[in-house]
Amino acid sequence: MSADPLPKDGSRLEPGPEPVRAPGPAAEPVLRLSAVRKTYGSSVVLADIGLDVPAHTVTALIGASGSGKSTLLRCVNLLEEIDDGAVFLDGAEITDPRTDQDAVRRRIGVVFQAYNLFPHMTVLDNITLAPRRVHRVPRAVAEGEARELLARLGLADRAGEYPDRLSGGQQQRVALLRAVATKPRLLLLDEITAALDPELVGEVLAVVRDLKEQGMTMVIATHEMAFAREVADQVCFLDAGVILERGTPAEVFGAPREPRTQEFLRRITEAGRL
Ligand SMILES: Nc1ncnc2c1ncn2[C@@H]1O[C@H](COP(=O)(O)OP(=O)(O)OP(=O)(O)O)[C@@H](O)[C@H]1O
Repeated sequence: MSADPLPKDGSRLEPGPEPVRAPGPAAEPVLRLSAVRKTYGSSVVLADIGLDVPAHTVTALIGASGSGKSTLLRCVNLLEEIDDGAVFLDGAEITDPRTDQDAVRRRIGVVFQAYNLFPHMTVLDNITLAPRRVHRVPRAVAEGEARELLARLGLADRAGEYPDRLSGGQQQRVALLRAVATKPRLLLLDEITAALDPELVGEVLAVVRDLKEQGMTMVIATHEMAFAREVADQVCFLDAGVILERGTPAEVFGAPREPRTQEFLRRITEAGRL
């Protein structure tokens, strides 16, 4: 199998030589949120969110339950309509009403807490459905790529199984493969280990680690603080719909500035989760 089945620019094209970059402004982020505001009725769930996610980096969203992490991801994937502000993917505003939302969603992979595999389809069919139907990849090519991905996770022998024959950890790993099979530009992971027995969490996080090594750009909402600390390039602490603090893991976990971040991390540490 190839060493790197996921092209780092998210395209299906053979990678060309690295472009020579003139010194100058930093490269455009894959994802940019600008002054995003989201309300449900009278309650403000996201307020003035600004965020840049550079290519090939991992951004972890941390914060208490209800702080707005999932809502932020849903706004990026256009599952929620924002009230104000803008979201940009590769510099193009995707919250513009004229945007082809299906085209945007084809470029963004999402995995939720519940694996949501199609129960009536085999593992192989779950993974190849979107590449074949949405991206028009020939069946033989899609299946070849899916088998490579499965082999990489030690799941080659499960290709013909139905989801209910797999453990929760295996189902979630298949869900991750299904999301990356379309070679998305951006991958959003929403509490992907929350429904798993503790002994199955590690195998799923190992896949995320592997995707990071391959250069996948990811935004992860997580309560797995130790994992966020290890894998993230940028950590954002959300508090009541505001990014109260952001920085490298060393900054946010090692020397949090804001009292509310300190308090949150103290509780997490006391609970033995950091
Ligand atoms: N469809 C909805 N209608 C009304 N309120 C909602 C809706 N979805 C979320 N909320 C509210 O928005 C706030 C943020 O919720 P969200 O799920 O984004 O938080 P979270 O940080 O992801 O929480 P958790 O860690 O528990 O998943 C909460 O107060 C929640 O009750």
